[in-house]
Amino acid sequence: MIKVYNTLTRKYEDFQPLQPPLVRMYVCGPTVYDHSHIGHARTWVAFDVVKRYLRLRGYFVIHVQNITDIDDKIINRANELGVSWKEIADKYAKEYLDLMKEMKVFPTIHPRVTEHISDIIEFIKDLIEKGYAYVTPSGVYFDVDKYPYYGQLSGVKDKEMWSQETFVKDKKNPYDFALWKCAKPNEPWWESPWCKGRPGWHIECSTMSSKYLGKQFDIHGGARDLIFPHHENEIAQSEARFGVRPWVKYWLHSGYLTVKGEKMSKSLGNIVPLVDLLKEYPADVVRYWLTTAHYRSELDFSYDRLDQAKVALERMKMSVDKLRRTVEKGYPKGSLKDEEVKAIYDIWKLREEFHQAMSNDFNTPEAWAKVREALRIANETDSWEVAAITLNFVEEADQVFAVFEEKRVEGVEPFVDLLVRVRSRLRERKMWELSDWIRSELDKLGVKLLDKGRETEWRFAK
Ligand SMILES: Nc1ncnc2c1ncn2[C@@H]1O[C@H](COP(=O)(O)OP(=O)(O)OP(=O)(O)O)[C@@H](O)[C@H]1O
Ligand SMILES: [Zn+2]
Repeated sequence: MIKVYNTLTRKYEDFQPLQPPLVRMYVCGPTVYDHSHIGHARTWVAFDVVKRYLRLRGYFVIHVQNITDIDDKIINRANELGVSWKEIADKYAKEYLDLMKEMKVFPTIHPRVTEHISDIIEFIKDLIEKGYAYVTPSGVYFDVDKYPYYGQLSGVKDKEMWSQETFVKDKKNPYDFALWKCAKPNEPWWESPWCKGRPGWHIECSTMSSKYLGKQFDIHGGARDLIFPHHENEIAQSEARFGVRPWVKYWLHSGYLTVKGEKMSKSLGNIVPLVDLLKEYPADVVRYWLTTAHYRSELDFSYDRLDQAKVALERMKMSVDKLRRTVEKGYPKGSLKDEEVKAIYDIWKLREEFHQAMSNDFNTPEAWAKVREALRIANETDSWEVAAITLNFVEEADQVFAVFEEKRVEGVEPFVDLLVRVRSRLRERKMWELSDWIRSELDKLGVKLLDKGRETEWRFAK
């Protein structure tokens, strides 16, 4: 049984989707007014791992991740730069979509707010009809006092603490929030029954999630900065409109990616744009590094840590490629030595433990430890059977981690092998200059070498 930590109940719970084998998951995507940063990537990869693991366990996951392409932040940025809001939104939405592909994160659908304005208007109309929202000259607001369960997700029960959007003057209470904002001069607008304007931030997620996932669904994700007020407001609107409770069964929140202990965030000016980082580190190194921490814990960014991750992943890749070659070139022997039987049993146990770790609220650091240990065991023997079984396990784990994709250049391998053996002979004769030259020339061609004593392992890295 998979257990997940549910922010709503503050407990670990058995994961039982509403309509197995379907799992419906919504993740809050970016507001596209600036570069996506490594903090965003942390949250996307966290929920990608959740999806991939559920899929490995036989579920079919519908994953919706929105793009907020109209918002005050986008309008402000456009005004600062003297360009249209749409230019800004399109530019960063495209960047985000390209980066998601590079990071191997593939939501089922990426709905954009500006393509759902009429659905949002319907949602707000319904809330007004049901008495949960009121119209003012500056826009439409949600009447928090009408909804009895406000504060259930964040655990904040004190009304004093609910204040939000306090710059708005014509709200009934400081904790009411905007569903529809009337446009000020020079602001973008859409027609609505109330005024020419645009949607508030929270209503878009309630609208797009219910449109694609129904009135109730299984998982809602995002980083924990969104618990209050964004997710609290999403719950209030959706439970008010649909009359269901709980609207979402499991609320999962990822921890922050931090810089010197502070959340990486555009507003704090400490971001590392993902587009820049990926020029220096391949996406699989970034994925690996992000998954070496549990998704709910904080993870502090540093180039040193990424460098260490790069070295560690490179070593694992070497081992995996070696296993692939052993399996491909060799064959089963029909009988096993005692130590092989033991190694196979140990690896089978590690696979079990990998699943236990992943089933325990997606404990990726623990799961990685099992993979590394299996590779260590396999490295100590030339046994075909041990290699085959380890490879089986690693490839299963990689359905979650997605970092060990095999890269091959057909027909070239025997020649690379020959060059590597020539280099080994040069090293035996202590002809270091020439052997180093072969290494660096091969490196330029995308072949990475790893010397282990007298042996040299190699793999295609690009
Ligand atoms: N430092 C971070 N660590 C982990 N997740 C983050 C971080 N910053 C943002 N996220 C998550 O990324 C997703 C997209 O966020 P969004 O574009 O709303 O970010 P933002 O809060 O506007 O960014 P910023 O904080 O940089 O201004 C959300 O699910 C958000 O919770
Ligand atoms: Zn959202």
